[in-house]
Amino acid sequence: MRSLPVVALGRPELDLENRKGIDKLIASIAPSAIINAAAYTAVDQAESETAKAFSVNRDGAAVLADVAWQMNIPLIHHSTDYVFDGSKPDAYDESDIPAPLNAYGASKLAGEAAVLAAHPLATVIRCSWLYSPYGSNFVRTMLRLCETQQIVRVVRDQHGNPTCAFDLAEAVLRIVERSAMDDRRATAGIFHLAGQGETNWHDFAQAIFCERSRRGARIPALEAITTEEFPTPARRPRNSRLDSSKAERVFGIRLAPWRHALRACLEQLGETDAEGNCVGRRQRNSPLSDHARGQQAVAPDL
Ligand SMILES: NC(=O)C1=CN([C@@H]2O[C@H](COP(=O)(O)OP(=O)(O)OC[C@H]3O[C@@H](n4cnc5c(N)ncnc54)[C@H](OP(=O)(O)O)[C@@H]3O)[C@@H](O)[C@H]2O)C=CC1
Ligand SMILES: Cc1cn([C@H]2C[C@H](O)[C@@H](COP(=O)(O)OP(=O)(O)O[C@H]3O[C@@H](C)C(=O)[C@@H](O)[C@H]3O)O2)c(=O)[nH]c1=O
Repeated sequence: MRSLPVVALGRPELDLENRKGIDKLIASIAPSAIINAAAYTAVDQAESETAKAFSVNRDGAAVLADVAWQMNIPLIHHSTDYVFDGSKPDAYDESDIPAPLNAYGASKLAGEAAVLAAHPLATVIRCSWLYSPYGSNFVRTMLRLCETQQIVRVVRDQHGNPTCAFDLAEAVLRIVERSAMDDRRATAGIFHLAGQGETNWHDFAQAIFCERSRRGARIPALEAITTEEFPTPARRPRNSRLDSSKAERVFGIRLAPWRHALRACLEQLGETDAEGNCVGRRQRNSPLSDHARGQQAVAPDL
């Protein structure tokens, strides 16, 4: 893939809750495409900060979509597997009816609708169980618990597809290229895109621990528990597996099997400093450095 110049915007210069001036900021950059990876993602906290979750995930996303539409800029918007209630026995495809169990999922679902209403040619990517060497995510939580706990208890009755943020970022840049070249109606709408293969949170934790132990580091005991044994403010779907075959059909994109991606991520993590800043080779050469930090990335020159 060729390298794309990326402008990463985030707070305070672009605040999805302080929406005045977003149009001028985007106009000053004049990007060829906008990727909105900004969101309120604190799943449990969203139960008590629901208005804020909707303000960022629905209203802020809609304003960005409106600006992009007014300026005729392709938009890739990120959404989540948590729009589903988990009652389907199989993987969810794009024709399945969402029914979120929690406020975060509801705010993201409302965001999808608001984005597509404001920008009918937007591409909405529903992903799941994202992790990377950065920020707050399940992989980093498990590695932190390895340092401090003798025993870690993790739910085994919630199923999904772990997705490495690097893989997703590369796929999104391919989609950006396609939406700049193709009939944009073909790339508009909702697409599921997640790591290949399925697991549950317990087995995901086990795989993380195995990778750590392979490197000779200490690991705690791991206990499988039920959702009821790990009460949280937000309900989570028992099944949020995503069927990514539409993205494969339309874009020719298939993400790596989740175990392979996890190993690559943990190798990368070994190359980060104490603050989680990446000093590894892949990151230094990557065109995705700012995007991978989870901010809105704007690619000005396709
Ligand atoms: N994490 C996951 O497992 C999954 C995430 N997704 C979706 O993928 C996208 C990226 O998620 P992820 O990288 O995990 O999220 P993070 O929470 O790691 O990052 C979200 C980013 O959004 C920024 N942000 C939050 N509020 C605002 C605001 N008001 N204005 C501007 N920027 C803001 C944050 O900025 P700051 O650093 O200033 O707080 C942060 O940089 C989101 O749309 C999320 O819903 C989908 C499926 C799974
Ligand atoms: C830390 C921990 C979590 N769990 C459970 C709680 C929960 O059911 C599951 C995952 O916990 P987390 O809070 O890390 O993950 P969670 O915030 O639910 O992750 C979600 O984030 C949002 C943004 C998404 O869009 C989703 O795709 C999904 O990745 O693991 C344990 O059983 N034991 C533990 O020690």
